[in-house]
Amino acid sequence: MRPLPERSLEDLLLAWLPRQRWFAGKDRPVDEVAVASGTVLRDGDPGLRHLVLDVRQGAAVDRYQLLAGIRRDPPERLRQGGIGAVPGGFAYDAAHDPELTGTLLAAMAAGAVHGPLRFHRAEGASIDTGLTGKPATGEQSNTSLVYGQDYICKLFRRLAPGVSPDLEVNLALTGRGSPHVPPVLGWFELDRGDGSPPDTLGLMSRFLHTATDGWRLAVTSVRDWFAQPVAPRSARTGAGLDAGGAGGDFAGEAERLGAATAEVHRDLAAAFGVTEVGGAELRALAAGMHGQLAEVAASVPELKPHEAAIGTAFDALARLDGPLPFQRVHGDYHLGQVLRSESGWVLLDFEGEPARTPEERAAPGHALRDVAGMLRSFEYAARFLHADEQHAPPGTARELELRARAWAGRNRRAFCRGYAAAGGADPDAHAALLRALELDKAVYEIRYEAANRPSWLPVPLRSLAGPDAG
Ligand SMILES: Nc1ncnc2c1ncn2[C@@H]1O[C@H](COP(=O)(O)OP(=O)(O)O)[C@@H](O)[C@H]1O
Ligand SMILES: O=P(O)(O)O[C@H]1O[C@H](CO)[C@@H](O[C@H]2O[C@H](CO)[C@@H](O)[C@H](O)[C@H]2O)[C@H](O)[C@H]1O
Repeated sequence: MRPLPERSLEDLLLAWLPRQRWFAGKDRPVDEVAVASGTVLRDGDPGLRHLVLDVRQGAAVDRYQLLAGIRRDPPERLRQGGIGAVPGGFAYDAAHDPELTGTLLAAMAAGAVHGPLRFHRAEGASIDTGLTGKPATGEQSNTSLVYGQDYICKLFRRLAPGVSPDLEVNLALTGRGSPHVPPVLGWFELDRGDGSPPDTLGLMSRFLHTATDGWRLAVTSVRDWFAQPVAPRSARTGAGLDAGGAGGDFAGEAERLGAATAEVHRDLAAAFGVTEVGGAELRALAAGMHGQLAEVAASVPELKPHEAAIGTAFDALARLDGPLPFQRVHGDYHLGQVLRSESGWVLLDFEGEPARTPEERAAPGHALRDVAGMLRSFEYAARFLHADEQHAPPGTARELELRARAWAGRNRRAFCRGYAAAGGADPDAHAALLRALELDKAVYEIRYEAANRPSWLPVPLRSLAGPDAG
C-alpha cells in the first residue's frame, strides 16, 4: 500500500472529529482544532498520546479528550475509521487498541503522574493491571472501556472544567458504602497548573457484567402487556385494564427502584447537606420553567397546543410557600441510568442533563425532581412502541394510548409507593410540585428529541395529549 501523505494532526482532526458518535457539535462546522495539552503516555510503536483538544465552532470553544494511538503499520482494523498519517506513523483512536488501553489501568494502579495528568487509585481498591480494555457497544455520549468482566472506565469526551459531578457523587456514595452505585476504583484528571480544581478525564468503576438496564427490562414488560389480549370493552373504554395481568409485570421492580432511589437521596443529603428553600426560590424555579417552555415552544411548534396547560402547572408551583428541602440529586434520572444487578438496583451517570451548565448540574434541587424524571421514563417506555406507526402493536390510537396509560399508571404507583415507604418525600403529598417537575422534564425532553432524535418526538408529545387526541 502507498504511504499516505503526512498532515498535521490538527488538520486531520478537523475532518475526523465531526464523524465521531461522541462529538457533541455535529450541527455546526468545526473551524479550528488546537492541542491544548499533549502528553506522551507511551513511547515506541505503538505509541500513546493523551490529547486535550480545543475545538472552535464559531465563537464557541469546547474541550474534548482523545487518546491517540500511533503505529507505523497499523492493522486494517485500526486504520479503518482512523485519524490519518501523521509524522511518525498513522494516528487512530486508541480506545480501539487493546494493546494500549492497559496503559490507563497501570497508571491508575500506580497513582502515576505524567506531565499535567494525575492518575488515582481509590482507597482500598486493588486493580489487576493484566487486563485489556475494549470500548463498550451502545449509544453513549462518552466512551467506556470495559476491562474483562471486572472494570469499566468512562473516558469523558466533552470536558467540563473542574471535578465532574459523576466522580464527586460516586466517590461520596462509595465512601458511605452505598449498595446502589458501582464502587469507584480509580480516576484520572488534568491539572491545569493554575491552582484551579483539576478537570476530571476518566472514572473507573466495578463492571456489573451480569446486570441489565432498567429501560430494557421495562420495555420487555410493555411488550408483554401489549401482546396480552384484553376484553373488547376494556380495550375501548380503559375500564378494568390491569397491566398487572401481563406475564412480565414490572411493578415489583418499579417499587424496589423507588426504594433504592430514596436510599440514594438519603445518602446524598447526608454527604452534601440540605438547604431549606422558601417561596422566593420556588418562584424563581417556576420562572426558569416558564423560560424553558417559551424557548422550546418557539422552536418546536408541536408543543404550542400544550403550552397554556403546562404554564398553569408552573404557576401553581410559584404559589407554593415552602419551606422545602433542596439537596444534591441525580439530575438526569431515567430508566437508561439504572441497572438491575443480582443484588438490587444500581444508579449510574450522576453528570446531570447534558445541556445544562456545570453550575446548574451541581445545584441543589428537590429530590422529587429525580422521581419526576423516572415517572417520565415510565411514560416513555409505555409509548415508544406505538409512537412509531410502522411498528405499532395492533389497535386504534385511542386503544393504544389507554393501554399505555394503564402500564405507566401501575408502575408510577409502585415506584412512588417504594420511594415513600423507604423514607423519601411522599409524592402524593406534593402533587403540585411533582406535576410542575414532570412537565418541566417533558419540555426538556421535547427539546432533546427535536434536536437529537426527531423520530422520537411523538413519544413525549403523546404523553401530554389525552387518549382522544388524533
Ligand atoms: N458499572 C457498570 N456496570 C455495567 N454496565 C455499566 C456500568 N457503568 C455503565 N455501564 C453501561 O454503560 C452505559 C453508559 O454509561 P454512562 O455512565 O451512562 O455513560 P454516558 O455518560 O456516556 O451515557 C450504561 O447505560 C450501562 O449500560
Ligand atoms: O445521555 P443521557 O443518558 O445522559 O440522557 C439524555 O439522553 C436520554 C436518551 O438516551 C434522554 O432520555 C429520554 O429517553 C429515554 C429513552 O431513551 C427515556 O427513558 C427518558 O425518560 C427520556 O428522558 C435524556 O432525557 C437525555 O438527557
